[in-house]
Amino acid sequence: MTDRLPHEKGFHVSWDQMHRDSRALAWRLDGKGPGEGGTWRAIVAVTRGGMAPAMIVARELDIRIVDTISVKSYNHQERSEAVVLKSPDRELMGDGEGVLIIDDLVDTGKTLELVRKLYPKAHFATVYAKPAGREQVDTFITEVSQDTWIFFPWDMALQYVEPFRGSS
Ligand SMILES: O=P(O)(O)OC[C@H]1O[C@H](OP(=O)(O)OP(=O)(O)O)[C@H](O)[C@@H]1O
Ligand SMILES: Nc1nc2[nH]cnc2c(=O)[nH]1
Ligand SMILES: [Mg+2]
Repeated sequence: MTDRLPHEKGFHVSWDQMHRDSRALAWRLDGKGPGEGGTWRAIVAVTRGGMAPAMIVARELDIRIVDTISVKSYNHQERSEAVVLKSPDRELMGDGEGVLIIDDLVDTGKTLELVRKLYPKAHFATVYAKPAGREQVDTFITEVSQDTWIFFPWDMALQYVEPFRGSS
């Protein structure tokens, strides 16, 4: 099944903003894990978009064990059924207790819904969240409206724009 999504607005995130928001996410998660002193056992990044914030959170919280889960659900702005292409280490994961699962954003929530079924005790965190997926995420930083498409720095490039008043 493939839906066409109406995105009226664009929310453009720079590398600097991504870094700041990912750090804010790390600080919010600090001390909230089930381990001694509120620590987390490991981080799992939802590839590919979750890898950048996961790296920043791992650095801030001094977490050295980082794995990935690959879930494919979009081709550009068109959504299709979510499928797991690669799973994290089975022994590491268990039911997910003490593991932070990090993604760049939650939109419809379908990606995290699938991951949550696999690891029900994990803690789910994203940098950005849209209302339809908010219930799937335990911790996030910034909410944007459902009709907004978030553009990440790795999807963009600096380019020339014409001056507002063209030269005569
Ligand atoms: O809440 P949902 O509606 O499921 O959408 C959110 C997911 O969509 C994007 O990933 P995408 O599948 O485009 O892959 P990518 O991370 O490799 O770009 C984004 O990085 C989230 O993982
Ligand atoms: N880059 C990007 N990927 C998405 N996947 C689902 N929603 C979005 C979005 O708003 N931006
Ligand atoms: Mg993704």
